[in-house]
Amino acid sequence: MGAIGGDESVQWDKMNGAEVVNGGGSGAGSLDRIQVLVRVRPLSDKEIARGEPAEWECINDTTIMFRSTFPDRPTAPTAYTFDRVFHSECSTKEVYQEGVKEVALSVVGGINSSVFAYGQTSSGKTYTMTGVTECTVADIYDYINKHEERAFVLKFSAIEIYNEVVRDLLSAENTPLRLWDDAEKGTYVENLMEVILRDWNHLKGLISVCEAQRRTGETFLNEKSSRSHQILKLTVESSAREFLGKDKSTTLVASVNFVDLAGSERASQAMSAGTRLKEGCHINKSLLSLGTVIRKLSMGSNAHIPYRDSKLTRILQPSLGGNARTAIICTLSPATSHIEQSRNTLFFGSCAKDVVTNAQVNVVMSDKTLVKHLQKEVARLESELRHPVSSNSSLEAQVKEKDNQIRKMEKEIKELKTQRDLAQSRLQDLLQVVGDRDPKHQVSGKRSIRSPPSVGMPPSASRDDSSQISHDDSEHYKEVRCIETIETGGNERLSLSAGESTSPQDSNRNSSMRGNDSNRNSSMRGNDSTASVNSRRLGETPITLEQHLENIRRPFITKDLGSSTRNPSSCRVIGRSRSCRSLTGSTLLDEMELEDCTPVNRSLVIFPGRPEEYQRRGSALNYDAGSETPSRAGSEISTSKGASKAGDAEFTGIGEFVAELKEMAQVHYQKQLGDQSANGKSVGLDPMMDALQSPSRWPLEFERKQQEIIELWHACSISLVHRTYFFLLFKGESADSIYMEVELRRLLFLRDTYSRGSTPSNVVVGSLSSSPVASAKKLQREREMLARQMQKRFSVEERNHMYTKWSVPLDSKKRKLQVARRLWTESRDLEHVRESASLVAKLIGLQEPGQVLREMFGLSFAPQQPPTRRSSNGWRYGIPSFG
Ligand SMILES: Nc1ncnc2c1ncn2[C@@H]1O[C@H](COP(=O)(O)OP(=O)(O)OP(=O)(O)O)[C@@H](O)[C@H]1O
Repeated sequence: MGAIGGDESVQWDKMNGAEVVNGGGSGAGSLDRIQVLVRVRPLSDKEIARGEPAEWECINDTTIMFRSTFPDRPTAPTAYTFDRVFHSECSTKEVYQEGVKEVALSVVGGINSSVFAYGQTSSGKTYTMTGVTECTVADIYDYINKHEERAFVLKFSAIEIYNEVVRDLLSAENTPLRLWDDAEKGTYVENLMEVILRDWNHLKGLISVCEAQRRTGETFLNEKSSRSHQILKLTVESSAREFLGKDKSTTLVASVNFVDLAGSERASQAMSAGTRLKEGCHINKSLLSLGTVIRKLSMGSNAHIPYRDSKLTRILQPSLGGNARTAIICTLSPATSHIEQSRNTLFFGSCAKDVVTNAQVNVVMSDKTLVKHLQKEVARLESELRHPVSSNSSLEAQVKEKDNQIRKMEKEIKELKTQRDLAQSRLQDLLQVVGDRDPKHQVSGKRSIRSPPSVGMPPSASRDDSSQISHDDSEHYKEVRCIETIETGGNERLSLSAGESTSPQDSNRNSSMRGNDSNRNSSMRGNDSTASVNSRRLGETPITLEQHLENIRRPFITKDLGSSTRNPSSCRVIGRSRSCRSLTGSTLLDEMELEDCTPVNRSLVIFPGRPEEYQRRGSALNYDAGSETPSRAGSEISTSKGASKAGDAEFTGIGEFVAELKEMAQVHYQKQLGDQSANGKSVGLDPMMDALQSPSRWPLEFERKQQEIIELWHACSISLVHRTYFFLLFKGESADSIYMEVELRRLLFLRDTYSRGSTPSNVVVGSLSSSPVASAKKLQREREMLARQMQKRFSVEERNHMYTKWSVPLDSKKRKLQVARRLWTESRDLEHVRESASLVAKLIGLQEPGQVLREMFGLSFAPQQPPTRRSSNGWRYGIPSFG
């Protein structure tokens, strides 16, 4: 039908008696990216007088490139690509025609639109927006003139936001206006004057009133600098004349916003002082919020978007990721002195490019139609009230539906159980095969202490070939986990594969160390006579959670130092494995080792999987980073060389964490055993088996669990350091499933306990004996501690960067604490979680995440995999960068 300004991109359809429009390019209700345009202005007279060269060049219609003209400061050319870039010779008309028109004119078709200008002061925002507004309005009037079959009403309003105060630019009064939220209208400005336009000249007059009213001031960079954000809003309503006043009448209503933002530069750059400095702070607050909103939207996460942080973002919410088509014009000065600001502007533009909006045609029914519609609705509700039976029947339907759901779930449970049983029987077969084929598993004379095959491994695959040690060597080995001699040339480090003590003495020693646990363990890994039992068991029973945990422990069993380790007086210096050392540096652990060379103590203090009584005594994973216990010092793992001991001593040890996970798993296992004897059922392999046997399902499952765990951490006020360790350690390998499951159960247990208002005093796991209030307090202390670390670890510049990143105003108080209080708070936003983990890791000096920790603690169920770092397939955003 008609076209706008000769442009055929907007087409009209007839629908239901009223006309609706599909905006060119993107249909109504479709997703659409923000159009980002860049405009470089010519060098100003001042810049030319200072002899500043132009550093930016538009190399084609979409790419702008930075080329330093300073030979002494050679910089690699950097190119930025946008939807359209305009060099300094381009006129505003071109900018409008080629970049803005399509978006702005959607308004005549009932689609909201917005055009922004963003850039530092004096970069040409006002210059560009004035021209763009004029061009748009001229085209709108042109369109109206060509479409006499429709009746148009144009309304105009204008506001400025100055120092976070909203003012009506059409009103002579200077009264601040309030913002209100309305379910239908969204955020709106109270008592804002809206003028119905007579014609184009009327509008021109109003725009000049706004110009006169708008706050300007002189800054170092711009003699007539706009000090406020200005939003001009033009609302276009249209209805088909033939239906005017009739029932069928529908109206298209949409608005176009012309937004001229205040300068985006830092206050210092504009050399502001006094009033200008105060303005700068407010301007920056609004722009900081705008930047944060754009950044979060650009990530596409369904995280909370902080629109409410500033008046600007509240008002512009529909234009930012909402029901509007949006174009942003980034304005640049090409001068050398503005390079940094120009880069910032382009960075903002780059983020904005990824923001998706969802513009829809806004059709409004006539009052009569609306009244009819409402009358029908009232009649329906009245009839429901008169015939309650029908509502009963809807309840019945709901009950039926629930019943069906329950039946479906029961069926699923049944299927899952069948799958589990199948998996168990397959595993039994596998183990049987291993027992039959491998003579080392046939116990006679020389006994193999090689570990049973790991779950999911082929029968022939051993955990580690070096773990096969003949019985003859047994006198020389004992359970000293993750310990090796320092600089022994590697020959002395012979890993045992299981927790066996191969001499009766050692067996006894271990038994006594293990307390209650020892009976079960010694029967599985004790002397020759029990080895046959062990071997037979492996062939006859499915691998249980407990056995699986045993498998985890195996890599830590290393060759002891022969008689020297059994004789404290002839103690040799013992260190950790290289991976251990790389993490711990010369810190608490080293001191421990030098001070206390008794092997039993060393193995107990340092490593996971140690006897329960010791775990409980020295349990650091009590979600209490603030409190310190003497026993804990020995189990801390400080994480970077040169890390302050005082600071590091406050952090939870990962060894403790793993130990406690295992402890929890033991509890779980025993519970299962109890269930088994009560129900006569076999002990299942739990989700571990699911993950290991159905790796294709694990990634999805992992994501689900990961989210659940993160939310539970939040709900239970779990230590941030613990969360960070966990986040970095478990990244989605199927082998992680056991830890994820244990963590999940532990958290669910904790949450349930909290919700019942009781403390889990009768529970073995020491860390759970806390109350919600105590946990919250501890968390608070931990945040304070992290805030102190920011002072210690970061330079002023790094801290400022951090404040900006965490949206903490640079001029506010207690900034470090503000950042610390924001850490790990948005549990649904994985990007936020990743950033939080990254920052906490830096604060505690953790330099090598993930793999090193995993290797150190042997947290892998897949020993045949090379120890290369995984790609980020787990915690969705991968490992945070550490710097
Ligand atoms: N593309 C252009 N061509 C010619 N002159 C321009 C262009 N862009 C801007 N100017 C001139 O540069 C000066 C600063 O422009 P303008 O006031 O629009 O900047 P601004 O970004 O709105 O600054 P502020 O944020 O301080 O209000 C003005 O004198 C304007 O006429």
